[in-house]
Amino acid sequence: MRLGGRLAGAIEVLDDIEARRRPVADALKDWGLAHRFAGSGDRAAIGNIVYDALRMKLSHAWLMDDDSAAALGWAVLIRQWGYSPERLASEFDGDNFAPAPLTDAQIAAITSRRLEDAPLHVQGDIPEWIQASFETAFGDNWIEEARALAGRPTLDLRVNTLKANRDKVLKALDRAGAQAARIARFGMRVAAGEGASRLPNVTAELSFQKGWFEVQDEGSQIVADLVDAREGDQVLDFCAGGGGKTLAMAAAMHNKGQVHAYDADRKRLAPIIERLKRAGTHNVQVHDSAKGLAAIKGKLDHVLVDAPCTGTGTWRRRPDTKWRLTARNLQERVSQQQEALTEASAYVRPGGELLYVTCSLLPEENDAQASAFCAANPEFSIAPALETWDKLFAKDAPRPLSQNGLTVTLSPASTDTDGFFFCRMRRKG
Ligand SMILES: C[S@@+](CC[C@H](N)C(=O)[O-])C[C@H]1O[C@@H](n2cnc3c(N)ncnc32)[C@H](O)[C@@H]1O
Repeated sequence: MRLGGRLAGAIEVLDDIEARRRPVADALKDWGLAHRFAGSGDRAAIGNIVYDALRMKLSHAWLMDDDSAAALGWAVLIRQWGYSPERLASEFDGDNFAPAPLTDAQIAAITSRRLEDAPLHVQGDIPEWIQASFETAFGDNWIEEARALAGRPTLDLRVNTLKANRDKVLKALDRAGAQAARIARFGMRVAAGEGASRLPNVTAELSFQKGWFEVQDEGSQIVADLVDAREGDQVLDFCAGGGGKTLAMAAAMHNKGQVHAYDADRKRLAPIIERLKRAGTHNVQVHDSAKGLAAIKGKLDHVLVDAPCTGTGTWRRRPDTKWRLTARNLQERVSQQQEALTEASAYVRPGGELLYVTCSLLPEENDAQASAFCAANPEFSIAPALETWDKLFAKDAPRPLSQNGLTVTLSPASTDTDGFFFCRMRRKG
């Protein structure tokens, strides 16, 4: 397919997402099934246009003075992929599969409108109702933080130190272009790429099958590291999901001590068994029922609550969720977080720690949630997480945002990772 056909395909997918309010991955998959002649390069290019369009949906629509799927698709090629309207017109000339040309009104808009004149939430490409939360979280810097969430994400990997070291894996992944990460001690990164370029399929590599590394955002690796679990410790990962942080903590503990992995949702927990096997992890007990945790109540050194959240910190990877999020979703998540924190806190031993993590950047889910928990449970108090950061990570590495050195917030703009919040709450001895 030529670029014209790819743009037309992306416009169809964007129309489908809008009309049927469906997840982007489902819409792309269906398009691929209905257009079997499209090769993997075509599908990747169409996916890139669709994701880029969704990341910057509001600013594209504003600059085109048109929020149709076609206008968004054209805006991606002009604003993000570096084509001029003239070059696209000559490239699409005689291409029967290209979409209808830009209208005079669209050309006039894209060449004359300036983003500085747009409303602030449009400049930041976030829903208007979230603006106040971003202002609270980031002060004057909120537009820069919001814009960084509209960029393309990198592909991040974590070396499984139970089976390999970073040099060995970097060598094995030479052709994927992986480099050592800037912050995470065992992290590696493949750059995001531009235009139609594809990220390598690293899970097809033999070194992945052998369990030498995991795919995990650098931010997720960092918060698992900040738990600071040591050899011999007793740990509970209370919202373990597919086990991303369980695996990282088990490796940091050199397979010694015990990590109990629990999740209220059995389906989410299921992939952990295969992942633990591949990683060669021997110090994890998986629990699919809270009953199995009765014997460890009040006994654990570290209890991690990687809480269900709005996922605002992962908008680069899942930009469709940015536009689907509602104030009601946020309220529901806040209640679930309170519940999970209260339930999980019962497993912390006197003198032990409750670690609260979200992949959100909204203060309602982060600092406000941690403060409210400590106010209602005075046997817990917030301990400085920035001290652990300084102990673990290089001095010249990017630094996170922090409220008085106590809690830590990672974000694409500050740490060049997904957005994460980390808070350490210590129980009185
Ligand atoms: C952010 S995800 C966890 C991701 C996982 N830790 C990882 O690193 O891959 C949040 C998880 O919390 C679980 N969850 C929500 N409420 C819970 C509760 N009250 N008790 C235990 N798990 C809960 C959800 O099923 C979901 O899998």
